[in-house]
Amino acid sequence: MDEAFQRMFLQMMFNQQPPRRSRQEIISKHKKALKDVIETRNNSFTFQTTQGGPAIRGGTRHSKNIPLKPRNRISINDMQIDNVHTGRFLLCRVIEKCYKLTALSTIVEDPEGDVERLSLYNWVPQSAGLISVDQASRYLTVGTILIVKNPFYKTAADILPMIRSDDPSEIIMVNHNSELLKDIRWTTDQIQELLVEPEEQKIFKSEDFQRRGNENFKERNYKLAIDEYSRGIDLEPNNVILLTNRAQSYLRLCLFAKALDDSVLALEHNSDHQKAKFCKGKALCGLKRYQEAILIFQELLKTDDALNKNSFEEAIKRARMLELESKGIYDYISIIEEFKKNVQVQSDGKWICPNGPRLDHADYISDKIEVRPIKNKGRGWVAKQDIPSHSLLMVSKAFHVVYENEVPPGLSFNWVNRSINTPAQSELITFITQKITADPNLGRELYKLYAGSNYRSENELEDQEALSVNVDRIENIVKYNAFNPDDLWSLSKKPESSKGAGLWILPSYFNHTCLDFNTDRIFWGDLMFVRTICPIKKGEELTFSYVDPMLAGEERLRSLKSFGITCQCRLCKIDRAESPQITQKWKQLDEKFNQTIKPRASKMLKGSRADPSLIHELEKLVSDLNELRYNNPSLNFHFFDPKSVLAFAYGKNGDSRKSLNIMHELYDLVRPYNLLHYSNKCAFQMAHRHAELGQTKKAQKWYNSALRQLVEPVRGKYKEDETNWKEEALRIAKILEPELIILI
Ligand SMILES: C[S@@+](CC[C@H](N)C(=O)[O-])C[C@H]1O[C@@H](n2cnc3c(N)ncnc32)[C@H](O)[C@@H]1O
Repeated sequence: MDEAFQRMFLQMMFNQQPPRRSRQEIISKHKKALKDVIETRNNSFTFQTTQGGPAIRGGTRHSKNIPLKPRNRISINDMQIDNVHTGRFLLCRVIEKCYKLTALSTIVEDPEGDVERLSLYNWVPQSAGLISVDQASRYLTVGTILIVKNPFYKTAADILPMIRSDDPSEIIMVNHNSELLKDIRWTTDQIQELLVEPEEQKIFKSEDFQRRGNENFKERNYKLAIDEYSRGIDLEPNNVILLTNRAQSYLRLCLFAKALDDSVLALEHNSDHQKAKFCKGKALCGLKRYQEAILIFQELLKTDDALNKNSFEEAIKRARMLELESKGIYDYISIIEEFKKNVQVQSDGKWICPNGPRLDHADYISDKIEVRPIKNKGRGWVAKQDIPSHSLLMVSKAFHVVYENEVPPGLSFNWVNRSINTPAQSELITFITQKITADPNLGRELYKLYAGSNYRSENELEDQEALSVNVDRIENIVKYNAFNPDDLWSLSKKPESSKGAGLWILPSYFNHTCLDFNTDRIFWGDLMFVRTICPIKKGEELTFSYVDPMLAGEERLRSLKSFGITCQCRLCKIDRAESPQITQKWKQLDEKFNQTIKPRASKMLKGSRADPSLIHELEKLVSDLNELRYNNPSLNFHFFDPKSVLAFAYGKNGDSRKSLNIMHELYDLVRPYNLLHYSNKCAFQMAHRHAELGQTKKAQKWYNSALRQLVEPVRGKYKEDETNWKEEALRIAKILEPELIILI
């Protein structure tokens, strides 16, 4: 540490460059790091920094089509510290085993015999966990020859130099018999202590790559499997098995266009290959070409393959269902049931279903809306015509989603944005980077999303930009567009609010407002359903709230700031103008409720009666809270939690009437703002209290209203004359909120 500190001091004071280290020094430090990693694998907290230094700013860095000509090659010795060598490439080979902390780190040498450490970010997702040195070394085996495009030679956190790459598409693995290496002589080949292990040099046959690909496929490591099959395909481009296996791996990663390319190629070489045909059908389904897919599955059904008959029939059924869904026709009950089953987690935190709550259903977009420019907000969704309340606007499947239980704890710091990414966000960035690397065409839609003020929001990007992997842009897109997949509006919220992160492309064009929003979003696993919640006029902008409107003013404003939003809604204007004394008081009362009253209240919920002193404290708190919104009583809905606890406490002690009054008051506060999540809870409580008071008709009225408010945001509005609505609503409600339904 002292040594690192000294170096940092010298560098800061005298702008001294980190010293070039000898080959031996670099290798022995790496070996020590390997040893440390092996010994400390039980330390699971990670802290990573991303996008250090000037590497990423501006678009100039992305000269992807660097001609691999000798004049563009740069040697390690010629690299300048803290410089991105744009338009150049480093030819090097891996000479040491890899380890992975946040990046994949190894040592490379160039033909001149100079060595340096190489850190590859976004190669291995954190969910791969604390992988061993042997596992890490499978990504880059010793002896692998690499091209690193636009190498960034930088001072690392330990103030020593390293070559860093954030973008997997800038690394090319070169086959040993490549033309490119024809005139290259490796200086160290003449030296006795050759570092390349013979075992690694041996593997050049396509069968070896097939075997290694299959092993990775079995372990669900599809990215590695694809890399291995690709190296085999480089050697044997017509190998149908390799092509089909790679197609299958692409399917697992939802890279449907790539899967289609491979299966079509495989079928060109062997037009009867069943597995290739099946992959082609699945890929077509993923690309929403359902009729073509159905024809393929029907053709397969005609063959006498009794073993796979069921799979073919199932595939036809599924393709038909997806086709209906793409027209906006969904079987909500079966989707919710599927979700409920898949979302279960085992004691070790892993999903019961290997895919977790990621559901295989089709996207839908209403033709009544379009993206238009919106004053002071960039772009946003607008109604092209009048739209009734509770209409389905879109169903969007996540581009990618990472759930909280899938990543180890940790943080990552973005030096350019000066912001902290949560573990799920960092993981999302890595996965998206990998997806775009594997299929650059996916960038066309993704890169149109808002990426902060450094990037222009364009509806069409030049191919050069659209098809490149720009990790900084991806990171910014995640910053401004990521959703928490189980945020406030998920009716099936887990008990503790979770911190996942996901990207949904089309819903990312909805702008925010804290109050008076006119749409609502609901997540079923990785599917987001967006509906109108009131009648919409032609030309009206469609919005939802990015944050929980119930959050206290200061916290809400801070959260919106992270999106770069100064919200102009009524609530924000009032909160921004609030005096520091009121803000302080609010904070104190909030703390009091959360720290001293809430724990006692949750005990009360389990017990038979509420402690009178608790009721007294709650009454005092509620009266103090009401004071805070003295000038704007209609915005008192913020204090929903303490008020509903008080209502519940009255109810526990048999004071149904007092309880009912508070619930009515709360209902009247939340209903005008379409805070459905809260209003349906009030309505159920009111039904319950009226029933206690023997007011059967009123109880029934509130019960029906609560049912509708719970279920209609999910499945759409029931028609006036729909007589059996209640039967279906109850079925859905029992899956959604079993505790509430039992009450009545
Ligand atoms: C998820 S994007 C929404 C779509 C974005 N307007 C676009 O053009 O792509 C989020 C960004 O939109 C802008 N935005 C959203 N709601 C806004 C609001 N109420 N006021 C101002 N800007 C807003 C902010 O720049 C924010 O970072």
